[in-house]
Amino acid sequence: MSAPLIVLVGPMGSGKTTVGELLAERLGVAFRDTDADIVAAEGREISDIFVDEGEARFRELERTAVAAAVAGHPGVLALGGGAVLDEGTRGLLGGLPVVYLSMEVEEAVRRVGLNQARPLLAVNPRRQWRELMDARRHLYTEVARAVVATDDRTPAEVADAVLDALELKTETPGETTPDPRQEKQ
Ligand SMILES: Nc1ncnc2c1ncn2[C@@H]1O[C@H](COP(=O)(O)OP(=O)(O)O)[C@@H](O)[C@H]1O
Ligand SMILES: O=C(O)C1=C[C@@H](OP(=O)(O)O)[C@@H](O)[C@H](O)C1
Ligand SMILES: [Mg+2]
Repeated sequence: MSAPLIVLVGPMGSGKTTVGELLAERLGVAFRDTDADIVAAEGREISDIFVDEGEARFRELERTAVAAAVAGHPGVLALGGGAVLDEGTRGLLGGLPVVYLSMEVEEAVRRVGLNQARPLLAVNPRRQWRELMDARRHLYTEVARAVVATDDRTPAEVADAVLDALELKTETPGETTPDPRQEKQ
């Protein structure tokens, strides 16, 4: 099995899931999200896993999910925002086309502030988000081949920027790639 074509990392709300789905559609490949894989495997919501067994156990489940996906998913893969915290998970990302979707705090609070489905932002989203980014920013940068800013961009615009950053092309049906010899004439 081949490795993913694109792996998206970045903080909660940066659009990994939304943009990942769009990218998969554009490229005509499958989409996979490790959060969804964990929920399916455990039969429980992420917030319940955090409450029942704690964040450390969630990171173990996440490492297992990332290992399975990088080994057997030749499509677009979105990780959870905290996946990069785990050294073993970071090790699984070496050599892959990883893109860091970045954004500023005000945009993050607008998108996912006080969201109960994301237990790490449930109380004071602005302060918690800043603390998370202080601990994680360098890890996103470390694993990523490219950084794409998402502020003031629609998900479709972010998807375009990801394809540009990785120099991946999509073919619109009916559209043909111009012959470079003709362009020169
Ligand atoms: N570029 C964007 N502009 C505006 N809203 C966005 C953008 N990307 C994602 N969103 C919204 O932000 C929320 C979180 O998006 P999601 O894809 O779940 O992020 P992540 O998977 O990175 O946590 C969703 O409500 C989604 O519709
Ligand atoms: O940043 C984090 O630690 C988390 C991000 C979430 O995924 P998204 O980034 O897709 O929201 C999810 O994995 C869990 O709530 C923990
Ligand atoms: Mg997500």
